[in-house]
Amino acid sequence: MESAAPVIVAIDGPSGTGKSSTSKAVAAQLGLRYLDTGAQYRAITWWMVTNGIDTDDPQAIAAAAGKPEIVSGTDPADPAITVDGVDVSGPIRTQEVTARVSAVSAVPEVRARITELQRSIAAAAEHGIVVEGRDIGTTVLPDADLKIFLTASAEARAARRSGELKGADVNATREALIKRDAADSSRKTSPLAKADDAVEVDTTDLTLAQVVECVVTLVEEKRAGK
Ligand SMILES: Nc1ncnc2c1ncn2[C@@H]1O[C@H](COP(=O)(O)OP(=O)(O)O)[C@@H](O)[C@H]1O
Ligand SMILES: Nc1ccn([C@@H]2O[C@H](COP(=O)(O)OP(=O)(O)O)[C@@H](O)[C@H]2O)c(=O)n1
Repeated sequence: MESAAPVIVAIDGPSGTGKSSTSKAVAAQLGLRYLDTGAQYRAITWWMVTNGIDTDDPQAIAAAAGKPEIVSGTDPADPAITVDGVDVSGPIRTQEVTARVSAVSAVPEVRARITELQRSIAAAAEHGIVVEGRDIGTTVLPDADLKIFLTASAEARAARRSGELKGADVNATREALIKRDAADSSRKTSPLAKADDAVEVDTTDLTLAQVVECVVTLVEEKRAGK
């Protein structure tokens, strides 16, 4: 018999390892909600840039961290995100936001605010949720039922990302990814890290369908109490 208990799945890893695509597909297949926490950090960064806050000044970022109202949709088929009621799903993906997001997300006041938001969204998911990010298994939801840590070679990740950004140079994309990973992994507050009890999946030589199948199987095993 299928269990009705909500299931919480944490999927972490560096950029381009397949977190968003895997999480959305797993959530859709299993009837769970979905939360893209990177989009929330991008949204607060977009607000800082738009409002003229110096993103190289942690004190200025900390002072403004409570101002924007960020609302995340949790439908895996339509993961909306708004800031003060404005749909920012497009603007949060610009190169400018991507280049500044690590500095903004390293500020403890920003992390405290966004982490609280993430926990309340996860707690409200009746049937469960797939939450993807950098510190979900370690900090945000340390009691998650299943923790996955996705990895892939820098070459594979850069090829995937530059495939998305039309005309982007693979080498420049690779360097930018490596720089962002280093910043995210070395910050003091809640860095990008694999939780001790996370299952590591190297996606370099796997198709997206294979990764999804692997994670769905792991969730089903958890639900069956194995
Ligand atoms: N296993 C895979 N093999 C090939 N391409 C993949 C795989 N997983 C994801 N992708 C593609 O790589 C790109 C980045 O994936 P995404 O899910 O956004 O990664 P992340 O959320 O970790 O940054 C997307 O275009 C996606 O379709
Ligand atoms: N849980 C999270 C998720 C993202 N982030 C930050 O947000 C940035 C953007 O995350 P993302 O998931 O949108 O990045 P991509 O994988 O799409 O490149 C990361 O580089 C981190 O700086 C974080 O600090 N903690």
